[in-house]
Amino acid sequence: MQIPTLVSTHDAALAARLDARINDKTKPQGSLGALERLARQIGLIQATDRPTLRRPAIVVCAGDHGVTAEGVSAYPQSVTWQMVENFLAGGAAINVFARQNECALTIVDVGVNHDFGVRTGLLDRKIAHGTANFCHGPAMTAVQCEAAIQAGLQWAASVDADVLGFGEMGIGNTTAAAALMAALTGMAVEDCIGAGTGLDQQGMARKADAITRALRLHAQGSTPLAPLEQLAALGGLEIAFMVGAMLGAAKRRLVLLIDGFIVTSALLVAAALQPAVLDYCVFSHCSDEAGHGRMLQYLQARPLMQLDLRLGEGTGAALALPLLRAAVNFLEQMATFSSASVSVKHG
Ligand SMILES: Cc1cc2ncn([C@H]3O[C@H](COP(=O)(O)O)[C@@H](O)[C@H]3O)c2cc1C
Ligand SMILES: O=C(O)c1cccnc1
Repeated sequence: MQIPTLVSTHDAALAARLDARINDKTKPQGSLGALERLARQIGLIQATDRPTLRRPAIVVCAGDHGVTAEGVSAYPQSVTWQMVENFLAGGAAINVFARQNECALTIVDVGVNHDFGVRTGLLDRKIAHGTANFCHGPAMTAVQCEAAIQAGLQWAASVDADVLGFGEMGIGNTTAAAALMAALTGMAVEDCIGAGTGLDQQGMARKADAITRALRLHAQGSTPLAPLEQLAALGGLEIAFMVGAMLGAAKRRLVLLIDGFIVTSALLVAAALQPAVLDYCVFSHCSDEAGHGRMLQYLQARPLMQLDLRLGEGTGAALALPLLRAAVNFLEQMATFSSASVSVKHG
């Protein structure tokens, strides 16, 4: 499969120009903190010292998971398609926050276990009616996994956006995400799992056990599987689509706005394939899902917010948009020390 080669956004001369512009604004140096880092990063991504954000978009990728048969979610699998209907009707949390932030929203069916027919507002990229139970065999065939990545790559090649937020919907996908995390980072299963939609202690034990069995089933001796093999064995169709869309969007130098635990697990795969993808990522928040903090640490990522969210759908990404806008706006609109006749620092 053709995975795009990504280049780092690093450019010492441009970084120096951005820093000079940021430091010339009428504020003590560094006082806008994370917003200054954000302005600099968005400038480097867009390869300009005058970055803009005019066309925000969020994609919500939906798919079902065979591993739900192991009793790893507090909700039934049917909630996946029912929530897709809710997205189409405009009633989910992501609809509210996307509307509030004037952000375009695309809902993609990559593998929901339901037939929607042709529906306005739903992008049909269905590869299968959900993944297989990874406790018994690979979640996806190599062909399915590749098709989902390809669909993401292709979609991202033409999306009309300058910042692209990622969201997902798929009952059971915190289990797939935790399994991917354990496989790709080598961390203990207990450090990767969380309560998802609200598992009790027994449910958490079932989740840990299902992942432990799957890791054993899919391990090939002492040689670790390649990232794409891990993705096919343990991931999800919506996760594979996000991997493709992240790589495709970074290739076009869009800002990638990362949401919670499941979206970050897709990024783990994308970064294992093309580490430079991380230069393009803004991490909207640290989710309340237990493993997310460790996942972010592994990626050396600094999330913008900690709101105790544990929803997904791209809600954290939507909520972070005002901060991204504030970053480009202060850089564009604030006066400089000379233009506003404000005295500079002593010495
Ligand atoms: C009503 C409802 C709306 C949601 N929106 C996102 N999720 C979130 O919960 C699911 C993952 O949790 P688990 O692995 O425990 O099943 C995903 O669909 C995720 O997007 C939802 C879950 C529910 C129940
Ligand atoms: O962090 C997330 O994205 C998340 C956490 C729990 C359930 N669904 C999503």
